Amino acid sequence: MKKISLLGATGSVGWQTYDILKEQQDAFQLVAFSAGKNIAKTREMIEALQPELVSVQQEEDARQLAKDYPHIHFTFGGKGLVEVATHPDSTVLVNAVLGSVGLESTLAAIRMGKTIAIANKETLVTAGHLVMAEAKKYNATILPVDSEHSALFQSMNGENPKNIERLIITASGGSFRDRTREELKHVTVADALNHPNWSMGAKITIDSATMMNKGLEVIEAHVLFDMPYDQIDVLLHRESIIHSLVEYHDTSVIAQLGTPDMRVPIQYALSYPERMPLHNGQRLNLAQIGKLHFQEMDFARYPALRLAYEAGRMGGTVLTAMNAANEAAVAAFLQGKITFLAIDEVIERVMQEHANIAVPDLQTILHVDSETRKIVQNMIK
Ligand SMILES: NC(=O)C1=CN([C@@H]2O[C@H](COP(=O)(O)OP(=O)(O)OC[C@H]3O[C@@H](n4cnc5c(N)ncnc54)[C@H](OP(=O)(O)O)[C@@H]3O)[C@@H](O)[C@H]2O)C=CC1
Ligand SMILES: CC(=O)[C@@H](O)[C@H](O)COP(=O)(O)O
Ligand SMILES: [Mn+2]
Repeated sequence: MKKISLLGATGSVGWQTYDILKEQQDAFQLVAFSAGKNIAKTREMIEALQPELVSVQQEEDARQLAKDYPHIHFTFGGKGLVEVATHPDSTVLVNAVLGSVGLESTLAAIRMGKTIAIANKETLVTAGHLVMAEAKKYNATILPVDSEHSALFQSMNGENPKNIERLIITASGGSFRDRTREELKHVTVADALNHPNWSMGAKITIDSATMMNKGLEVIEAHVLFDMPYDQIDVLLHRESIIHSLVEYHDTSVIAQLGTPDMRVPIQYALSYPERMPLHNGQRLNLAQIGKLHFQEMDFARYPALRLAYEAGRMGGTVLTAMNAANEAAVAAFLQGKITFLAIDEVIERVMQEHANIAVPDLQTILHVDSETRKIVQNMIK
């Protein structure tokens, strides 16, 4: 029986993790989880899985829940995320929280030598060097949950990393893949949230439309697999059936395929190195699909991807600045404060004005993150 802590339980990845945990109660036990502000889902998960510890974003919610469930310990805020991540009984942390707010709790769990199943890519982008160095020091295992990185991980299984020629990350193209940049001037939030293949949280769906999601994923692949940026490519693939590919020196290409269902990489990270049947999983029928499509990436159409490669190659605090600017700009777009095209503009301006620090420590990263959010607020006033 693996004992699990879960961050971001009420979100898209978190709720699909809950689905797996409910179905596989002989294999997994949820001991602690964190939610944000969705108290209805928090209550449902408490009642179904009876964890020992629950954290919510706001103190008032924690106080109310403690009255209703006196046998459970409730906590809140940033310290609550750390308490959930470091619960002494859990051996695996699933980090499905949104944004760089997940960084400190991830580091805390790593320092306990836990296995981290990580969906929270912003943590790897903002402080990848710290996360990987601490994982090595404390003998913690980092397992990818992001579908492309799970595909890369599975396609490298048993291979010597020295034989890898390049990683090829597939991209659906997002909600606006059939529109020119000119046609994006007046798109609405509802248009942008209409992803063609995946049902995901709002922020990542917007990232997918700007192609910043792929930019974050290129950096995530660099961090997780220690691969130079020149050996990481992005390939447009409309159907999201091939989740990513690894090319080897001998020209062989190994890929992982499947119907687009995030429960597959989540469950694989939970059951690793074993595999388990997926409850209600939809099998891939290639004959029925008939054709798969591929197209070269157009960096002029998707400047956010160019910016992410630039930040990745530069390294240092520009990664934190880029990530924080993106988080703040996407939030502003979702609130109707800026246009869709302004997201890229905000990120580019922040990066141009950023004074880079090459190898930042945690305090520096946290400082740059919060300062960048203030800079973006002033920019969009
Ligand atoms: N969705 C997907 O299919 C995929 C997502 N990812 C990555 O996984 C992560 C989560 O994405 P997704 O599930 O879509 O996001 P959602 O927005 O659906 O969920 C985010 C979760 O984090 C919680 N949360 C948000 N802000 C805070 C905060 N300040 N403090 C505490 N909790 C907070 C939310 O709580 P609440 O809702 O209760 O307020 C919710 O539980 C992201 O990094 C994303 O890039 C990667 C691959 C695929
Ligand atoms: C499911 C998942 O991992 C997402 O990151 C997904 O890849 C988004 O799709 P695109 O960014 O390719 O549109
Ligand atoms: Mn992905």
